[in-house]
Amino acid sequence: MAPGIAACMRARRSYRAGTALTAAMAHSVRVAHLAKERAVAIEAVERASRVCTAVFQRLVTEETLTKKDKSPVTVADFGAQAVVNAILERHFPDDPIVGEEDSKDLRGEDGRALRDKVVDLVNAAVDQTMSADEVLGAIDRGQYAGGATGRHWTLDPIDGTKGFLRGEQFAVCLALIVDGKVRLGVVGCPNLPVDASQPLGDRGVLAVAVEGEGAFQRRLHAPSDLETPMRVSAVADPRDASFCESVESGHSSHGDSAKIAGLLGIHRESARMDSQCKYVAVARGNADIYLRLPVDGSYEEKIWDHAAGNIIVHEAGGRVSDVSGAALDFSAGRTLKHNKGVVAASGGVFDAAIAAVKQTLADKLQTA
Ligand SMILES: Nc1ncnc2c1ncn2[C@@H]1O[C@H](COP(=O)(O)O)[C@@H](O)[C@H]1OP(=O)(O)O
Ligand SMILES: [Mg+2]
Ligand SMILES: [Mg+2]
Ligand SMILES: [Mg+2]
Repeated sequence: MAPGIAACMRARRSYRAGTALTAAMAHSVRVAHLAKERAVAIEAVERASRVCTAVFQRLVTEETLTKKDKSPVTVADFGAQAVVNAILERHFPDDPIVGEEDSKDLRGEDGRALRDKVVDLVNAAVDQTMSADEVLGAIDRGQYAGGATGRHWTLDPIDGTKGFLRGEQFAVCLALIVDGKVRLGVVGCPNLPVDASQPLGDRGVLAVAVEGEGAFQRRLHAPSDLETPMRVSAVADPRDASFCESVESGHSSHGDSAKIAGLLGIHRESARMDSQCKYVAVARGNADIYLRLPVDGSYEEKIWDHAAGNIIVHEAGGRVSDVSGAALDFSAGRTLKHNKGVVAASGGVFDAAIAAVKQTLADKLQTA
């Protein structure tokens, strides 16, 4: 086992031991649920985050190619997916993975230049040497179809590619789904301020949650395994709430969110940022409501864009649903095909937010 993983597991046991000893009725220390999965996921997200940061530091335009859907994808997306999948394969060889990327653009003569860069990048980040075929194979372990039974991981190697390319917010997101429910989520946010009240201070946050155990944040690449609990805000009056939403109005309608703010009496400006860092912002109380309001009615949200953030907000005491108030259904394959949009909020304002979202979308339908 890698030293980082052993240290994470030790820290986990001592955290739980401390909790148990302060509980008057505790007779024994419960073995932490999914302890190995948690430690491996943290290690994988940290290594992938290092890959992303290294690429950003020497980002050159030819390392960006345009996918058919016009979203920018970089050598870092492929490298980070290969690194996470290789680490998962080493520790959990039987677990399938639903990953965003595939190796098509890296194959053949056309893909050679990019492939060489990705292979070098991956070999600098993992302990064993991997051939080009092994790197492509690791990326393509992410082709699993997902579904309602058994366990699988879901990975967004870089969520918020546009934020990454701008040097702003992006996240490496990994979650474990068992029998259609998210049980563990890790979100690495290399550019997120450690303390939101100090936006120019130290950056690099890793948020982690296991079902039933609460949500925690720790420093990304921290020398120690110190974790602090995350809690959503206690705001009870929606007029005092604040939104966070996508930078891209094509991912979430800014016009609709302005109407919802009007209904709720919100006057604070929305915080706009890319990626699942928005879920982390809600989980640690920096924002109260994350809105993702459908723009294109046919778009199906992807499970890797929401699984880790969903459990982190739940475990921090918040609530998450689609725009109709229904729970996100992670059992339907690679997409959230039974849901439209997302609302994540602290418990005190969630119901008011859903009511305002429903009213705004109903009004829009009537005037259409
Ligand atoms: N029409 C759309 N509606 C909502 N999300 C979208 C849409 N198109 C792409 N996305 C996804 O939104 C995510 C980024 O969202 P955010 O705005 O919160 O940073 C990306 O993963 C992106 O997917 P993809 O990676 O396939 O481009
Ligand atoms: Mg993408
Ligand atoms: Mg994404
Ligand atoms: Mg991505």
